[in-house]
Amino acid sequence: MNLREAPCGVCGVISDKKCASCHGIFYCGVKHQKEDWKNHKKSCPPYIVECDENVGRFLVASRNLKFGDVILKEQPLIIGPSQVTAPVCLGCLQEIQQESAKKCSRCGWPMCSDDCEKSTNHSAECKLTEARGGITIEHFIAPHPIYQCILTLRCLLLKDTSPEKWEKLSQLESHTELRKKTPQWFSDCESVGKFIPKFFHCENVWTEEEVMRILGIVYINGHEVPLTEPPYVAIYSTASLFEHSCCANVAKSFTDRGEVVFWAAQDVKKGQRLSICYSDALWGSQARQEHLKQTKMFKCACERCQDFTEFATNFSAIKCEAFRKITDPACGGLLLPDDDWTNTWKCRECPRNVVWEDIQKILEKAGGDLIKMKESVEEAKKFISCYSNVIPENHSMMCDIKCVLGQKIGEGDPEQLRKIPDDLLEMKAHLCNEMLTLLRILAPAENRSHGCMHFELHAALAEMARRGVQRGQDCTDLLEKSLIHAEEATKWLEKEPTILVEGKICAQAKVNADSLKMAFRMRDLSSV
Ligand SMILES: C[S@@+](CC[C@H](N)C(=O)[O-])C[C@H]1O[C@@H](n2cnc3c(N)ncnc32)[C@H](O)[C@@H]1O
Repeated sequence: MNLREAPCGVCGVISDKKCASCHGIFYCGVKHQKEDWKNHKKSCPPYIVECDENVGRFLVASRNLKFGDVILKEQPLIIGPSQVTAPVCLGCLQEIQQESAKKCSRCGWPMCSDDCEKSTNHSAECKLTEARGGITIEHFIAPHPIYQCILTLRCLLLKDTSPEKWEKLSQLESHTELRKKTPQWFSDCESVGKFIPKFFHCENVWTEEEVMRILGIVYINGHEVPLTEPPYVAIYSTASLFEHSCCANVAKSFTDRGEVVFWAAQDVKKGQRLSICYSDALWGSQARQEHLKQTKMFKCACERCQDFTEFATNFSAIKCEAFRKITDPACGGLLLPDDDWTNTWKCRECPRNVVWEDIQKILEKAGGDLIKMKESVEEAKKFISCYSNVIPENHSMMCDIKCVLGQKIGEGDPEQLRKIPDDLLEMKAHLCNEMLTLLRILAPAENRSHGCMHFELHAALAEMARRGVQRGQDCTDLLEKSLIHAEEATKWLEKEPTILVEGKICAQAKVNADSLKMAFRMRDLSSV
C-alpha cells in the first residue's frame, strides 16, 4: 500500500479512490461511498481552499449547498477587547464601571468578579503584568489607550501557551507592507509596536516588527462578536479564509458560547466561491469601499461595486433635482459617477455634472439629519418627506430610515401595535415589504435584517387581520401571509444565539407561527 492508497472506509479493501471533496477518506467504489455519506457528511467540510493572485486564499463550495446548510462552525483561536474601548473586564469582556470594578489581586487590571479574575482568558496578560509590578487604571469613561494592546499581546503569548494555535494564527494575512504606507502605521507603532515590549519589559522577547505583524493579523482577520456590550473581537483560523463580497452568499452567526457559524444564505452550487461581507452591506458604495480600503487594504471589485446603479436600485445615487435652480427644467434624472465615487457625478438624463465635494456636502447634511431624525416615528416620516427631492426612494439613507420606521411603528408589546391608527399600520407593512425586496437584491446574506423585517411584517399583517375580523371581514389571506412571514423570520434567525435580541425574536416568531397554525387547524376541523 502506498500513500495514494488506503483501506475503504466501509469494507477495508485497499483503494486509491477518495472522497473528492475532502480527500480525507478512501472508498472501494461508489456503492460504499454512497452508503457511508450520511455518516461522512458530518465531518466532510463542504468547502475547499483555493488561492489566486488578487484575493489570496479563499473558499469554494465543494458540493451543492442549500439555504441554511452549515458550512463551518469554529471556536476562536483567541479573543480580546476591541482596539478602541473604555475599560472592560478582561475575564468576561463586558463593560466595567469604576464603582463596581475590583482590581485583580495579582496584577491590578480592573475585573468584574473573582471568577473573572481566575478566568483563563485573563491569565496570560495577568502573569506579564504582575511581573512588571502591576497596573492601575484610573479613567473609566472614555476609550482607554492601554486596551489597544491587549488582543495583540494575547496573540503574542500564544507562542508559549499554545504553539498549535500560534502556528495557525501566524499563517493569517497581516498586510504589513501595505500598512506601512498608511498614517495609522505610525500611531500604531507608538501605541502598540513599541509600547508592548517596553511596558511589559519584553524587549528581548518580541521585536517591534513582530508585534506590528501580529497587530496586522488582528486588524485583517478580527471578527466583531456582539455577545458582550461592547462587542469583543475574536480571531478564527479557517473562518479567516472567507473572501469578501458586498453581496455575499454566506451568513455569519454566533453561538451563545462564542463559536462562529457560517451558513449558506442561499442555494450555492458546487464550485461557487463562498463569500461574507466584511463591511456593512447596507452602507452606500463609497462608504463601503472606503471602509474596506482602510481596514482590509483592498479595493472591492465585486459585481455590486462594479455596477454604479447597484443592480438598478440606485442605492447610492442622488437626484439631479437636488442641484436644480428654480429656472432649470426638471429632468427627473439621477446623478452617479461613471468611473470613481470621488470623481465628478453626471446626470443620466441631462448634461449636469456635479463635483464630489458638492455631493459630499449633501450626503453629510443628510447623514447628520438621519442620525437625529431616527429617534421617533414622526421625525423619521419627516426625514422621508424632506429628502424625497434629494435622494431616491431606495437610497441607503432612505433604506436606513425605512428599516427604523418599519420596526418603530407599534414597537414594544402587541398592545402597542393595537393602538396605532390603520394608516400607520399599513405604512409599517408597506415599508417592511419594500425593505425585504431591497434586502433580497443588495444584502442577501444579512440574515438579522431579513429575519427582523419578516417578523415585523408578520406582526403587522396579523394585526391587520385582527382588525378586519372585528369588522366582519374574511381575513384568511392576511393570516396566511402572516404565517409565511413568521416562518421566514424563524428560518433567517434560527442560528442566532438566545442571548441576543434576534434569538429572542426567533423564539417569539416560532410561538406565533405555532399559534397561527393551530388556529388554521381549528378552523379546518370546525368546517368538517
Ligand atoms: C481575512 S483575509 C482573507 C484571507 C486571505 N485571502 C488570505 O489568503 O489569508 C482578508 C484579506 O483577503 C483579501 N481579500 C478578501 N476578499 C477580497 C476581495 N473580494 N477582493 C480582493 N481581496 C480580497 C484582502 O487582501 C483582505 O485583506
